[in-house]
Amino acid sequence: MLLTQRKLAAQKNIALVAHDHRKASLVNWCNANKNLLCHHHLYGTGTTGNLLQRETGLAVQTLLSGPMGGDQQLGSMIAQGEIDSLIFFWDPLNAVPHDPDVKALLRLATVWNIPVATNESSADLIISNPLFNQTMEIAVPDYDRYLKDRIEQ
Ligand SMILES: O=C(CO)COP(=O)(O)O
Repeated sequence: MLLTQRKLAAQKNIALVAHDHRKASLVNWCNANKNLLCHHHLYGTGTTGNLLQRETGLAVQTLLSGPMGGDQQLGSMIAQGEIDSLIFFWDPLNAVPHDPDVKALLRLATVWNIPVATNESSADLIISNPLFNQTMEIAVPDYDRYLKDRIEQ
């Protein structure tokens, strides 16, 4: 796959998601990092986003609840370059009914090469990196080229 560069603005679009048993951890992490997170645009799946607003006071644009399509909405936003980083405290110890959607979200985050954290320590590394508050470039699939190659076969 040929790659191109995508510029992430200093003020980033950050998706915040947690499964039920991990929600308290994400709330704690967001409270601990409120002073940094408040400079960015925050998005969350329905329950997570509403909880975060209530428990941290941060402004979070909420999507549908995960099992009702929220993971898919975020995946779509990632594919369209509308999300710059995904903080997703998923639950490795309990099954969820929408596991295919969870996989799809993580897959698209990987395809489009956005920084992803799935636990506190990786989220700490992301948020403590100076690039979190600066413009940065990431390599992403060159979609125009991909499509051109496919239709010219
Ligand atoms: O299920 C989720 C992620 O897979 C999160 O959804 P909620 O934030 O609505 O709980």
